[in-house]
Parts: sequence; structure tokens; C-alpha cells
Amino acid sequence: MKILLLGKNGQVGWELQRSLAPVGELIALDSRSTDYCGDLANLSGLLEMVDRIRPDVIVNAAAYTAVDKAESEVDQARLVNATAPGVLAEAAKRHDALLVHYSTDYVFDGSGSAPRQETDPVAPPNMYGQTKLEGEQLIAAQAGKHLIFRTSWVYAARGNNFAKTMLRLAKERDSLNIINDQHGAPTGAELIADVTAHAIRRTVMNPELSGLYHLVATGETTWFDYARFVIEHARAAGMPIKVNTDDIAPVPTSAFPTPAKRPLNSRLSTIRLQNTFDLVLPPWERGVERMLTEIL
Ligand SMILES: NC(=O)C1=CN([C@@H]2O[C@H](COP(=O)(O)OP(=O)(O)OC[C@H]3O[C@@H](n4cnc5c(N)ncnc54)[C@H](OP(=O)(O)O)[C@@H]3O)[C@@H](O)[C@H]2O)C=CC1
Ligand SMILES: Cc1cn([C@H]2C[C@H](O)[C@@H](COP(=O)(O)OP(=O)(O)O[C@H]3O[C@@H](C)C(=O)[C@@H](O)[C@H]3O)O2)c(=O)[nH]c1=O
Ligand SMILES: [Mg+2]
Repeated sequence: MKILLLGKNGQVGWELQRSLAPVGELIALDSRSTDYCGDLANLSGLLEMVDRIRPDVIVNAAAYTAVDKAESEVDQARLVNATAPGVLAEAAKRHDALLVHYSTDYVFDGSGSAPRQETDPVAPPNMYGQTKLEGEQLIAAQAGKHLIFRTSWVYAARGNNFAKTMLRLAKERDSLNIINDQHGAPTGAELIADVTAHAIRRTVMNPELSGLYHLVATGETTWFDYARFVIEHARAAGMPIKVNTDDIAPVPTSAFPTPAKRPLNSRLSTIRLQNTFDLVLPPWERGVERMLTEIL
């Protein structure tokens, strides 16, 4: 089985290089690859690359993930998050290949407090979420073999994420204001990559498993509680931390203005994923502790 991985150096892409290696013959690309085009902004290059490689599985871990910047760079965000995945879906269908793709909690408006199911209505609060939703829709419209995993609050030892931002700020500043009314589950790139490998094996044998699945760690937290969890672990591990525990302040969303609006409720229900693929998803704290142990 030939697997094509796009976005190999992102948080999830890096872990997929590990988890997909034993699943099939892996060809991993990024935007700067030279043998084959791995640039999602080059649509004709992408098509030519897929026709040359003729993969059995395409895993797209590339995305425009700068949430605030997407508000002012909509065209680039849409090209990478929507148009290119649509082109990949078309090419995958032509080759009868399985397309695996990732989406986000930011497709939901964030109202209420119930965990969202895959069938719940979508209403993205920002342009990143809007373009990610358009990507989902273009893939589904092809009706080829596909898996779309919506995840949230992704972190990894390698790459940029909220936990690493907090470690940096805790060393530099003596006070922090952190939003305490946005709820969700930090989800490790390792978990996403491991579940992806498992689901690919099942879906290749059983294409009717195609569809949309929520994939997040178990439990929930807020950005504030998550920040405290990370900073206190780092302090206990002996990392030099400048900020006092009492000077990490919980604030409402209204007190932390950003260009992009974020949902208050990012909880995702994973029942469909767990039942379909016989999976157990670990509590979010386990993965974050592992990541901290690795980087501290
Ligand atoms: N990060 C998060 O918190 C969340 C992410 N997701 C989704 O999960 C998936 C993986 O995200 P994650 O690993 O965190 O993202 P990262 O931001 O870590 O990685 C994204 C990768 O996409 C690449 N990329 C951007 N533009 C292009 C392009 N034009 N051509 C090729 N590659 C490109 C980047 O490479 P380069 O730097 O070289 O441009 C980067 O390596 C994405 O679909 C994302 O939308 C969902 C929910 C939460
Ligand atoms: C730096 C900082 C952020 N915040 C808030 C802003 C925001 O609401 C929240 C997280 O900030 P970030 O910029 O890391 O989050 P953001 O980039 O919005 O993270 C999102 O990325 C995309 C790709 C996704 O798909 C989402 O699931 C989610 O992970 O924390 C504070 O309250 N205080 C701070 O000092
Ligand atoms: Mg971000």
C-alpha cells in the first residue's frame, strides 16, 4: 500500500511520519519538497504529483492554521484549507484512493455547553473555521473514500502551540491573563497520528467506514486551567518560571480581544469514533504530561 503524506513537518504531520511508517510505503512531502510538489497553493502541481505517485491513501496534514491572520488573509487560507483539499479529493477519487483530512472545533459557533456531535449544525465564528468547513464540504461532495477528523487544541513537543507559548511567557513575564470561559480538550498530535493509522487500516478494508469523526482526548478544561497545569508542571520540574501562581489571572473572553472570534464551547463528542473503530481515548492530562516530560 502506497501512502502519500502532505504537511509532513507540522505538529500532526511529524507524528504521522512515525505512525504511518509501518502501515505502508510512505512518501512524505512538505511545501518545499523538490522531487514532487507538496505545495497546497499549487493546484496543478498537486494534481500532477498525485497522478505520478498513484497513492492508495492520501493523508493531508497541511493547513493554514494561523487563526488570527486568517481574518486578513482569507484568500490564502481558503486556497490551502478548502480549494486544495477539494482538488485532492477529486484526484483521490480518480485513483480510488482513501483521503484522510483534519478539521477543527472552530466550525461550531460555541453556544451552549453540550459536546457537539458530527450531525450538529455548523456555524464557524471565524475565517479559519469557515475555510476549514469549506474544505470538509468539498471533500464530502466528491463522495469518494474519505476520513475527516475534527480535532481541537492540538499540541506536540515539536511545533507551535498554546502550551509552549505559556512556557515561554511564564519565563518572560510576571503576570498572565488567560481566558477562562472557553472550554475544550487539548489533544496530542501523537494521539491523532496513532488513531489515524488505526482508522486507515480499518477503512482500507471497509470503505463504508468513510465519513466525519470527532477525534479529541477525553475530558475538558479551559485555556486558563490548561495554562496553570502546564506552568505548575514546569515549575515542579525545576524550570525557571518568573510568574507567580497568584499572578496567573483567569479572564473572560471579553477581556482578551483578538482579531478572530473563538467559540466558548469547543467540546466535541467522540462516541461515533470510539464505537466505529473500537477505540479508547485517554484523558487529555496524560498526553500533556508526556509532552512536558519530553520537552522539560
Ligand atoms: N493546531 C491546532 O490546534 C488544530 C489543528 N487542527 C487541524 O489539524 C491539522 C494539523 O494541524 P497542525 O499539525 O496543528 O498544524 P501546524 O500548523 O503545526 O502544521 C501545518 C502544516 O501545514 C503546512 N502548510 C501550510 N501551508 C502549506 C502549503 N501551502 N503547502 C503545504 N504545506 C503547507 C505548514 O508548513 P509550512 O510551515 O512549511 O508552511 C505546516 O507544516 C490541520 O488540518 C489543522 O487545521 C484542528 C484543530 C486544532
Ligand atoms: C497567548 C494568550 C492566549 N490566550 C487565549 C486566546 C485564545 O482564546 C486561547 C488560545 O490561543 P491560541 O492563539 O493558542 O489559540 P488558537 O490559535 O485559536 O488555537 C486554535 O488553533 C486552531 C488551528 C484550531 O483548530 C483550534 O482547535 C485551536 O487549537 O488563549 C489568553 O487568554 N492569554 C494569552 O496570553
Ligand atoms: Mg494558534
